[in-house]
Amino acid sequence: MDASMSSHALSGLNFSKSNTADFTRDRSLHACELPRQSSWRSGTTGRTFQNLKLDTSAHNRNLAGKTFCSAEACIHPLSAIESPSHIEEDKVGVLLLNLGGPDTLNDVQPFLYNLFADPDIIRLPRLFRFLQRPLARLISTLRAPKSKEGYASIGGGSPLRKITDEQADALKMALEAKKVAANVYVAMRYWHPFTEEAVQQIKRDKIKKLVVLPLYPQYSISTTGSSVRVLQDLFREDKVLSRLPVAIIQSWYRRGGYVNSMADLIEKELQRFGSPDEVMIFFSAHGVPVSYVTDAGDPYKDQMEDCIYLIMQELKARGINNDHKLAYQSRVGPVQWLKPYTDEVLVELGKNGVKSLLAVPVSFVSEHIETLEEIDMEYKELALESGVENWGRVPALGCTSTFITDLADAVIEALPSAAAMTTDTTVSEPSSFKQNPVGFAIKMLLGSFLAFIALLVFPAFKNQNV
Ligand SMILES: C=CC1=C(C)c2cc3[nH]c(cc4nc(cc5[nH]c(cc1n2)c(C)c5CCC(=O)O)C(CCC(=O)O)=C4C)c(C)c3C=C
Ligand SMILES: [Fe+2]
Repeated sequence: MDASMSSHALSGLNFSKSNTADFTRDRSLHACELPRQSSWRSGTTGRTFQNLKLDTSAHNRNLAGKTFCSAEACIHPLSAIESPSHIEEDKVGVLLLNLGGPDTLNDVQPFLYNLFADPDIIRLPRLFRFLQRPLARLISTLRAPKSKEGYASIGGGSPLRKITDEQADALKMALEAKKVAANVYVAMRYWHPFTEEAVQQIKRDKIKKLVVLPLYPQYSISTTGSSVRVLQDLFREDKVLSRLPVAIIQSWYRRGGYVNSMADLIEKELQRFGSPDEVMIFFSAHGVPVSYVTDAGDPYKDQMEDCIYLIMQELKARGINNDHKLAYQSRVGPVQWLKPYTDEVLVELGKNGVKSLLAVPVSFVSEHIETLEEIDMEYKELALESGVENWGRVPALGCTSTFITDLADAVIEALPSAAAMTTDTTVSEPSSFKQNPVGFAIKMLLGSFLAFIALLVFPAFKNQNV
């Protein structure tokens, strides 16, 4: 059993944190390998939602090895270890968070609009927030033709919804096999079924305990962070939901089930090469702008490096000692993204005489446009042009049974930390439009104009690949 999961409880105004694991790189320093004492279970800490960013930077410190995890943040999920067949009496819901993707080519522009309108994707200074939507409209319109080409080349839409639904069904069955009857819901951030739709269904189904499970192994402000922020807003505004006990699993890349499943896939794909030992294992992760890490404390980069370390350790334990490399793909816009960039590294490796390469997508657990188009088509072509002769790619985990079974364990382990709700209610902030419709219209007009100027200055949004 690997307790490699951190979960947060979401409750009305209070953000009670019960973090089941923070680790250093050295497995022997596993923070939760501690005496089996109930005192390790944290109580409600009374943190506010705004503290989410502080919580994630705590992850950072832990990964840097300076602290493991604070007593208030650690929970040792012994109850789950000692009673794996724990029977849940309450009506349980599991909410899978994912990005979402356009179902058809007509959906591409509105999908992109939703994505760029997210303040966790384009992070504007507070003073310029009024530009968010006009900018999103402009960037999505300029980007849509290129994006559509990409989606057209993979069959006319994103496979994400179908795969996520299949994962939801598989998870429900895996939970049933472990004697936990649960409804599993899907909440997409930028396309159907939207988070709002899933949350309404949870309410209609009168769910009594909810576990939120992002389908991102590593935490980023731009993925899990953004989805959780939307959830928090929806819960805060609703009397029933604000009382619902919720546990949020923040990241789970350290779980044995995930690490082993990834190692299994890599081991299998290596066997397809003529000389498996000579293959470079090339991890390609979706990038984020550097400022997310340096300014906003996004733990994504640290978690990604830690994740690769763990997978390589597992491979070494199996006698697989191939060289490996991590690079970041899919950058968008004029700012600096995490380096090294996948396209640049591929050219360099080819020039340096690497002949066999196995690409491993590592930031996502289903096939999507960036595996099917960017890696399988663009990067493969670039690598072959640069001198690589043998190319392979590890499939995304999808519904791999060891992986789904482990996710079911993660859910069961998180259940006891679902927090009791507070009875506090807040008056949600009225939107600018409701407050002052004339001022809002002027801002939108001015915003559109400034966004247009910005796009003239930063044409990179139009030209660069995602
Ligand atoms: C861990 C995964 C992801 C991170 C981190 C992430 C950050 C991020 N993404 C963009 C911009 C775009 N992403 C797009 C698609 C897309 N992104 C992810 C995952 C992460 N994004 C996935 C799985 C997908 C594919 C969805 C699908 O339909 O299959 C797109 C659209 C694609 C296009 O061709 O235009 C954009 C744009 C930013 C700016 C960002 C961090 C700030
Ligand atoms: Fe993305």
